[in-house]
Amino acid sequence: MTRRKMLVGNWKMYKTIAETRSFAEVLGRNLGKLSAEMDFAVCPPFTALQVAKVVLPTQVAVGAQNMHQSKNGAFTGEVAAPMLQEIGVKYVVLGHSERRQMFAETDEAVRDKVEAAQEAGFIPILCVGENDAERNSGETMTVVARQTQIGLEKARPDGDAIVIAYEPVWAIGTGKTPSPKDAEKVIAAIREVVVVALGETEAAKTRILYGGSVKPANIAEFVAEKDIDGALVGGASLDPESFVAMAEAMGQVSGR
Ligand SMILES: O=C[C@H](O)COP(=O)(O)O
Repeated sequence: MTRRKMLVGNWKMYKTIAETRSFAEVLGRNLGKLSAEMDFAVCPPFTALQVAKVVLPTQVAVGAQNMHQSKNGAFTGEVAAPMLQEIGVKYVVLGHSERRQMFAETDEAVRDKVEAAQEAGFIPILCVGENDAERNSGETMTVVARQTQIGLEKARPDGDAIVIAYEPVWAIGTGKTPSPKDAEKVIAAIREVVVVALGETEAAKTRILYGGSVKPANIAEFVAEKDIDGALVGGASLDPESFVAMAEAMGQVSGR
């Protein structure tokens, strides 16, 4: 089963509308470096989504960084699926560890968001990953299996309708990473959980990304692993030259 490789930039709380325009301009001058065999996306803050959708080249899809599981309601500060549908986003990052840790998102809330996002026609990027304490106490597999299993409980049995991102919390924004072999082991274990949730055929289609301190210099070694289908990148995705460099490095990984 060949899965299209994928590079996703999560801009977190960075970039104004003007900065989004500048990013798109640079990207537009480098389009020849984006392989037609891969999928690309960036996930700007809500305020820049609409502009991103207009100014980014069509090869680069737009994703949101979160959404509420309800279609509307008295949820101050939240954004719902119909609002994102109007903009035309393709992906929604759900259950990012920063949302889980700082905004108290539970596995069950993330599960309901996955269901709502798929109902709205978006492809959720379901994030899972252990924190430092969990890693040190040998709980990595237990934690990612639980987050994946609950996250997929209400998901459609369709491997093309979901993307999973394995992001060890201790690797996010720290410059530290697991070895590609260790990331591969965890991602292969995640795929086994997907087999149980979605069935073997759909699990073989499901793309599972690695995220955490990915940059142009290390991306190729991660995506060269059999089960790692791309990267979810924070810091290094903010600079368009760096985004393009990662796209090029991924494109050069052969034998997939
Ligand atoms: O969503 C992206 C991740 O949190 C990774 O962030 P980072 O590439 O800055 O470590």
